[in-house]
Amino acid sequence: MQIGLIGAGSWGTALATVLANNGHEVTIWTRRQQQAEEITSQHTNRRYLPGIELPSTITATTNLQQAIEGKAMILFVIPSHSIRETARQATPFLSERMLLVHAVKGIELETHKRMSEIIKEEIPSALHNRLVVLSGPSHAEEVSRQSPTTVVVAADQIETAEEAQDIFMSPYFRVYTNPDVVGLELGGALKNIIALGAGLSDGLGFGDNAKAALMTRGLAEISRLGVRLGADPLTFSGLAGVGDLIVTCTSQHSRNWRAGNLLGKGNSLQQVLDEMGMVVEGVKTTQAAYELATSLGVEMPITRELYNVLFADKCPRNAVEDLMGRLKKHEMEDLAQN
Ligand SMILES: NC(=O)C1=CN([C@@H]2O[C@H](COP(=O)(O)OP(=O)(O)OC[C@H]3O[C@@H](n4cnc5c(N)ncnc54)[C@H](O)[C@@H]3O)[C@@H](O)[C@H]2O)C=CC1
Ligand SMILES: O=C(CO)COP(=O)(O)O
Repeated sequence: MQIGLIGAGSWGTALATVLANNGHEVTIWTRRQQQAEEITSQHTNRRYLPGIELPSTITATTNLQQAIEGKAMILFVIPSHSIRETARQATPFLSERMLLVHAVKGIELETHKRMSEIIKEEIPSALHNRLVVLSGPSHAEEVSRQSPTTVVVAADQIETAEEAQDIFMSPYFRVYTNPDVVGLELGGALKNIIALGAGLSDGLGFGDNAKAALMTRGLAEISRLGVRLGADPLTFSGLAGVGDLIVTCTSQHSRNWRAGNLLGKGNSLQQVLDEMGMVVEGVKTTQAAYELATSLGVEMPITRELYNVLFADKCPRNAVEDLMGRLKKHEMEDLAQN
């Protein structure tokens, strides 16, 4: 199968290796000519996946039309803030036969919309039921080394998700289907907030107890907002919920954890973002989720405190004190509200 892949960052390139190893021909679109030449001729993408040799069936182009036209599947893997603009630019080259997949984890800051909502606003309506979301615990660095990984795909019609399952599934890349598009997208986006918090906690020198608390109570508030927005609560017990939360809060590969860690060690947000050089989705998602939760009256105390640390200059230790000092609660009553 011929596949067009929009985005030559770490996750796009890692997914390209999965698809190429499954026998597909992948054309990656990138904005940078030098990177396109490196991928096509040297079979590397050193800035984003150092030390990985790419299959020779992966090529790259800066021509969006060339990356899309005539392909059976188009895969979007770019930062969430650029999905609307990129989907709009891609639209003239899409055709009704194509399968569209996105693997982007974020919420649009200006509208608080999920990625599939945005893509649907930009593409022709005939393609709406061809759109699939791919999410789950999957760091690019490990996938590109063929380390066993499990992900989930969801679509409005389960048959569409099953098409994507067949294309991606491999001996080291196991793909589940799930009908819950809303839950998959929110699980993937909101866990990045908690991973920033986990990194911050580690950076402040707190221990595993604090991180376990953040992850568990983080999952409670992810579910609370998710269910309020129409997700199935069970999805958050799955790979795209607790699975992705675990890997992002504990892995050395997580950019969100690393960014939080640098913040906890006293760096400013701008210093951290300059140092990362890759997208840290959790920063914008913290703002979007905070605004969304506030407008809907959904309680998200960890998200609120992170918002205050990131955007209102609150000292992280005061944020922790305020989290710990909240009113007493019954755990079961609290969880039953979700
Ligand atoms: N890296 C990972 O392990 C995983 C990442 N993701 C998600 O995949 C998405 C992409 O992340 P990564 O590939 O890791 O990011 P990255 O920072 O490694 O690469 C982003 C790529 O998008 C390009 N880009 C940036 N702004 C753009 C714009 N305005 N228009 C077009 N292209 C633009 C960059 O040049 C770069 O090629 C994010 O939503 C992330 O949360 C999901 C699962 C795993
Ligand atoms: O979503 C991811 C792993 O599943 C990647 O997380 P980071 O963006 O924090 O690296």
